[in-house]
Amino acid sequence: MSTQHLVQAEDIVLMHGSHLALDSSSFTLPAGGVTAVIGPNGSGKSTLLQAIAGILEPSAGRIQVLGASVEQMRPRISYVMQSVVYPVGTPLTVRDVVRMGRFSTRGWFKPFGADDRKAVKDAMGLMNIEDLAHRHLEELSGGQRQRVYVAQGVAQGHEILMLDEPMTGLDIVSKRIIDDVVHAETEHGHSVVLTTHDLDEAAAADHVLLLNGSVVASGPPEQVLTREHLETVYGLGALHSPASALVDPPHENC
Ligand SMILES: Nc1ncnc2c1ncn2[C@@H]1O[C@H](COP(=O)(O)OP(=O)(O)OP(=O)(O)O)[C@@H](O)[C@H]1O
Repeated sequence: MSTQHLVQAEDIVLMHGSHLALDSSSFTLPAGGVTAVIGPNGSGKSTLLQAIAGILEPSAGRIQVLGASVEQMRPRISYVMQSVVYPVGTPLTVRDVVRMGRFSTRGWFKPFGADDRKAVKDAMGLMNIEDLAHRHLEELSGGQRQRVYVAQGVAQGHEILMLDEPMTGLDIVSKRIIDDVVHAETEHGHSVVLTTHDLDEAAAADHVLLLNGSVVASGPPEQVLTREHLETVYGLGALHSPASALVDPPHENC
């Protein structure tokens, strides 16, 4: 019996206009658990998430999500961007922003039901932002705002949660909260794909995809986070990383 992949990409090329963001790449990501997408700045991580979420169409190649086309799967994916831009002066409260997540689930024109109110309340509880419910988004710190965006993604209740750098710039408490939420999602059988610059976070994932303008490696952390791969992608600086994640390739004679 063949395993169903969360993502199956065949020779995909991703462009922003005439700018090549990800050169021809083929890889699979497993369904369930956490996949960490890593790589240097500009290596194509956010672009790849956009393609999986159906926001950016590949210029070549094919992406399938859970065996279906991206268009078919788009309503089943929650996607939380690195930074969300709302027009300056938009008087959105934290609760409004989290509620907006439900529109993608139930459509824009149906009135809110009890299930929507529960999803919003639960997501705000999980992200520990109930106290901020009536604050305006623009009054919040960067870390507080980040928690609101993740709550919006969780409120959607979809089986695939994609988070672009959810931990960047967060204090240890906020990181812990997001980490707990990510693992709660996987316990419900959902799949989480997140981008990160933290090799320790990547080492804690179930699967790692290493990018550098194309896919360099894809597999379990111990196969991807090797000195060889990291030196190739990051240069010698990787050796001075405090990450406990670095793995030496096995010696042939031991
Ligand atoms: N809207 C855009 N228009 C043109 N080029 C873009 C656009 N967005 C990204 N790029 C380019 O595509 C490449 C990949 O960018 P991407 O944002 O996917 O990288 P990243 O790995 O997520 O980087 P970071 O770690 O800095 O967030 C980069 O060279 C970037 O300059």
